[in-house]
Amino acid sequence: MKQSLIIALDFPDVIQTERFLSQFPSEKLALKVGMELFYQNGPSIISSIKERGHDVFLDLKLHDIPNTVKMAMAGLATLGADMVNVHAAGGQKMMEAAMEGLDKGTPAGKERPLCIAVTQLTSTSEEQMNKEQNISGSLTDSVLHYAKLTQQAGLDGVVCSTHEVKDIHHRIGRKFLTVTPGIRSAGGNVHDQTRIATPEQARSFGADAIVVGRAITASKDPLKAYLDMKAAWEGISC
Ligand SMILES: O=C(O)c1cc(=O)[nH]c(=O)n1[C@@H]1O[C@H](COP(=O)(O)O)[C@@H](O)[C@H]1O
Repeated sequence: MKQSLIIALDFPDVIQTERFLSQFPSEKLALKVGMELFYQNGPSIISSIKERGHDVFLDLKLHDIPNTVKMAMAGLATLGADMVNVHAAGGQKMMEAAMEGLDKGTPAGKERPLCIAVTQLTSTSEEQMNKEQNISGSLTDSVLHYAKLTQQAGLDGVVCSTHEVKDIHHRIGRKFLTVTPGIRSAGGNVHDQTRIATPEQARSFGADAIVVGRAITASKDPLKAYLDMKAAWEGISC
């Protein structure tokens, strides 16, 4: 999943997902299954995507007491996803419990899925964070605080916006993964996101992976939108 453009499969059902994927005949893809698709279709969606040879980021953003997260992760570890996530706001003990659950649940001979933590959602602005979460100071400081906590808990990296990537790599190291949603082409519809960036900016800031949903899935020509985004991300001029 490293250095990937991860497509967010935010669809309600398997039929729409299959229709979308049928437009990518020979590409091996990195795909994100989130709450919308998983909650309405169940765990079999993961194996059916894996059977097609794609990588899967299972994005359920676990956030609960440590024991519940541990047991849930032990179950998720059996599904074959390549990466899963939690909310860093659940705390260091919760994140350690997530790792314990993943280690416990990963079948013998298989690799443990990567585990990353959401810092501040890319839809959150600094003003909103200050007012609604009652966290004072800058949004970057909050993201860095959560990133440090995530590292201390032994996770593989974080979900953040591209704007915090340089600081995270500087403070924590280049090997700590930064997975960045909120990606839009220049002038594209921002929707509900706040901390957005283009794929070119994500590359220049050193993001390890980008997550792209509606800029591809809601496009009239998803394959073209994907290829254009991928070229911009990889720094290839079309
Ligand atoms: O964990 C995530 O993937 C995530 C974290 C975050 O801070 N912001 C964020 O947008 N996401 C996910 O990334 C995707 C972004 O979708 P678009 O805004 O359509 O590109 C959605 O599936 C979100 O659930």
